[in-house]
Amino acid sequence: MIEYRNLKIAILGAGSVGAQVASLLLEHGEELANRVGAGLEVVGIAVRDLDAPRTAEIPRELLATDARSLILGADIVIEVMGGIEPAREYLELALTSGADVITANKALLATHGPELFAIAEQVGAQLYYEAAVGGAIPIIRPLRDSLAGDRVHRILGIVNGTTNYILDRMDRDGDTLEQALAAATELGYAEADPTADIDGFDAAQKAAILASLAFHTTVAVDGVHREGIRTVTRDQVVAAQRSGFVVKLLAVCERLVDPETGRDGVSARVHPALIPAGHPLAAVHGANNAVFVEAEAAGSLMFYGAGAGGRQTASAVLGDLVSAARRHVVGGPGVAESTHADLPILPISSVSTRYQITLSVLDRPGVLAQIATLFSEHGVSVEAVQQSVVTVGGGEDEESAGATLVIGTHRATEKALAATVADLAGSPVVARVESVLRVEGL
Ligand SMILES: NC(=O)C1=CN([C@@H]2O[C@H](COP(=O)(O)OP(=O)(O)OC[C@H]3O[C@@H](n4cnc5c(N)ncnc54)[C@H](OP(=O)(O)O)[C@@H]3O)[C@@H](O)[C@H]2O)C=CC1
Ligand SMILES: N[C@@H](CC=O)C(=O)O
Repeated sequence: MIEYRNLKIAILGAGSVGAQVASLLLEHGEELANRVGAGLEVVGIAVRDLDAPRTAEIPRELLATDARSLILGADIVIEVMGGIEPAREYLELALTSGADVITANKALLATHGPELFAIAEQVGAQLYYEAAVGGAIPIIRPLRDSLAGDRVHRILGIVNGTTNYILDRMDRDGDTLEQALAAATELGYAEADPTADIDGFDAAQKAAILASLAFHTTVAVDGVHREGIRTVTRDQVVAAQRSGFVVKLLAVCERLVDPETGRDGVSARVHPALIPAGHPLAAVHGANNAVFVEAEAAGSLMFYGAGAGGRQTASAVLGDLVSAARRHVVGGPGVAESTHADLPILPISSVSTRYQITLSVLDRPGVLAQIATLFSEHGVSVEAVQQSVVTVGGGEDEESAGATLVIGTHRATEKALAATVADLAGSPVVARVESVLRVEGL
């Protein structure tokens, strides 16, 4: 056996991810040491409760409650405890004490990323975060390194496993949102408080990280337009199927020209969207994630795999550990965040896309023409209309009560669409605007 010097590794957290990181590191220590050229010695694992149950066997003597002492004695700190504080404070302590840091904490990066990267740069330390987006999927390194010579135009991502699992159950098993959420919770995909998943907070944090990397700028989570899946109904999913679409919670990050100022900017948004059934993202089932990248020279690329799960996410954390440890052994420039483009974050009103609008209308002559006029008054071009007549009564007394219109538009701005929908809602021939969904991937 080759004798190496040891690098000291502190792990903060032994939950779903941390316990798997520790167990894989202890199990494969010798193999990883050979890959790195140094031993990887786990000096301790910080937890709150020494007696809490663990998902993997961890030697009891490695568990500790004094995170600060572990950090101060480490060459590399792995943060897998989650939350903002004290994780932020611990990472700052680790970086300023000269340790490299690996984190899976998208909530922390989406809110305090810029200040942590600035500290890392100041002290010459490294901050790695492959696990923060897409669990096991390699997406951070491809965006930061492999595509660094290209221009990314757009990213369409399914970046939340829980909501993808829920929408997939509604689509393929006929579940309601409530039934599918109960199943996701049972399987351990959803957070204890599923608001972060259902209302799109988790996906918005990931969108902020992806947009910052892809467009070499800083996108804070507050700059991401966010709508969750709480209002998606089984009826909408069935109607989408009939029109050849699937409903997905998408993170869309785009480089755009601001229609108001003519200047370049960036937009990041998270919302339910219709995807054509033949698009590669439509085939992402269960709790899987996928990130579809459109770049100028590379064309379209898709990164796909397990977006959550302790062991899967541990794979990405350990990949970062090997990179960080190699740099300790062989030196080198490390990685740097590039935010030179400094692009403005555009509001949702600047975005343009296609839409599908479902209306309940009165079944009267001339209704279609009145509605078409309303669209054209706002410069929104209608691509297709499907109509189904709803009747009441039966037999000879059967009378026509109304109709459902499903209207697909060509590309229009959010501003024009919002004005159209407001007028539709106030129109005497429209009984109700049933739903408005954006259509992506066409
Ligand atoms: N789970 C997943 O599939 C994925 C998770 N992530 C990210 O990874 C991180 C960890 O997630 P996960 O493993 O699911 O979280 P868990 O809630 O399962 O585990 C958190 C761990 O951190 C410990 N901890 C929390 N606060 C403190 C504290 N103040 N001091 C010391 N220890 C503390 C807990 O200790 P104790 O056990 O004693 O309570 C626990 O061991 C999060 O940032 C999450 O967003 C990223 C991708 C996927
Ligand atoms: N709750 C998250 C876990 C991983 O980030 C998800 O469902 O994707």
